[in-house]
Amino acid sequence: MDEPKGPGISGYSQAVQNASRSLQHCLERAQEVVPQQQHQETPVYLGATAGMRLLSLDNRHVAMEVLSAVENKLRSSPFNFQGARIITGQEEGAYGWITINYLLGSFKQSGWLNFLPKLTSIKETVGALDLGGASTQITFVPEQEQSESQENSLHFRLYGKSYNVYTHSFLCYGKDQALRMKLVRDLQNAETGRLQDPCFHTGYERNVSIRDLYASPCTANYKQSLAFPQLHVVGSGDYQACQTRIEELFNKTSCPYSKCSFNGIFLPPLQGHFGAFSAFYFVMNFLNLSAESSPAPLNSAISTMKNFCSRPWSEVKAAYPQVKEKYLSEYCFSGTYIISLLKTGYGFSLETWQQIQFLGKIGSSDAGWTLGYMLNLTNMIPAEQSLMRPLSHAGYVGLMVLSSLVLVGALLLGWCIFRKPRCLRKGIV
Ligand SMILES: Nc1ncnc2c1ncn2[C@@H]1O[C@H](COP(=O)(O)OP(=O)(O)OP(=O)(O)O)[C@@H](O)[C@H]1O
Repeated sequence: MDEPKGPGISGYSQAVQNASRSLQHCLERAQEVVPQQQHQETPVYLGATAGMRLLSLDNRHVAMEVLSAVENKLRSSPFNFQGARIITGQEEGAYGWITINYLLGSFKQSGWLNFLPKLTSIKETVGALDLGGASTQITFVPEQEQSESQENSLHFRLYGKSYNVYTHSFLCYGKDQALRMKLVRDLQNAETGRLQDPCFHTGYERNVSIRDLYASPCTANYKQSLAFPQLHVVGSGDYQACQTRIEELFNKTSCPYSKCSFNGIFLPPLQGHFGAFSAFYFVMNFLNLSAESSPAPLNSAISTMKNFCSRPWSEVKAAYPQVKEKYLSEYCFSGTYIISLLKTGYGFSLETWQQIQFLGKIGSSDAGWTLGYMLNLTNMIPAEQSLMRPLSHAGYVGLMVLSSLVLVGALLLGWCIFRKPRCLRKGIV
């Protein structure tokens, strides 16, 4: 883990250097994958998400510095750089929804079925659940077309069909920021710098800098002066207790709409199937709860978590020597957080949980917002469905046979008229 740097500009120079280094790595990889003669014509777009939205809230100047460092790097690459920007939470939700529905073929099929209204098996779009480190998004087409909250409502016209989409991005509810928020809440009642934490395995210990903990807009409001500079976290591995602490992050006390998720945010009744990706998938896949053919029911997901959280750290570490320690030590927290967010936060029930599919890839493409962003910027999804669809093989053969028959008929007719006037007299026509 990087040492905390605080919000000072000099403190962020390390972050700029790190961003620059990972970008260099990405560019080198892209140059290997894209054939050299296509480098110049290959457009490159950069979209930054919630981590940068938070940095921008904390220190806009530094966020702009990071973006411009990234821009300079991309401009000097052999690719056709088109610009870098921080995308909004709403865009992140929308592009994730576009990506998975594009890859699943939901848009084209429903557009095509517009011309065949008698077919009843119209494939609906799939909702998108995205969990990042700093934010989480929920996006789907609700049953009710009219939305109670305009700021959560988007309208798309894709392949000739209109979609009224609900979306919300919860800043600070990505898994890394959620863990920070939980720790600062736990700290409020702490008298010493030692914190017993049920979301970590027994035998696990971690030191967290108090300064680092508060150096985020997600936790800044809870800032208090403490006598100790470090928090010493000691795991106690208890799913139930961990869940109780996590659920305090979801404020369900007031709702100005007919229905809310949490923190007074409108949420229409959940509708249809959902694809859950990014950290939803990374975590559930590690826990063997993401099987694509039959995702584990909510009750078995809870028992898996109870069992996993109660395992001593030494045993977990020995069982998964290949997994990064940062991820491994946090799977108990992350899995419990995912169940709480979906169940308590969004209101998935035992039944609707079964409608969630945890997705890493669809075909060979990553499920995530990036493909949707690129499809949008390159205008690759038309608003209108082309009325002339390419013919299927059977249609093509049928059309050829029909035109041959018409041609033969016309020749016969011509032959009758010009060469055999008796045909006409006998009424062959
Ligand atoms: N194998 C893994 N196991 C557990 N966590 C992982 C794994 N790989 C990545 N992560 C974490 O999952 C989270 C999601 O990563 P992702 O890159 O999708 O989102 P992000 O860029 O942090 O999103 P945002 O900025 O919108 O919150 C990050 O916290 C990342 O560290």
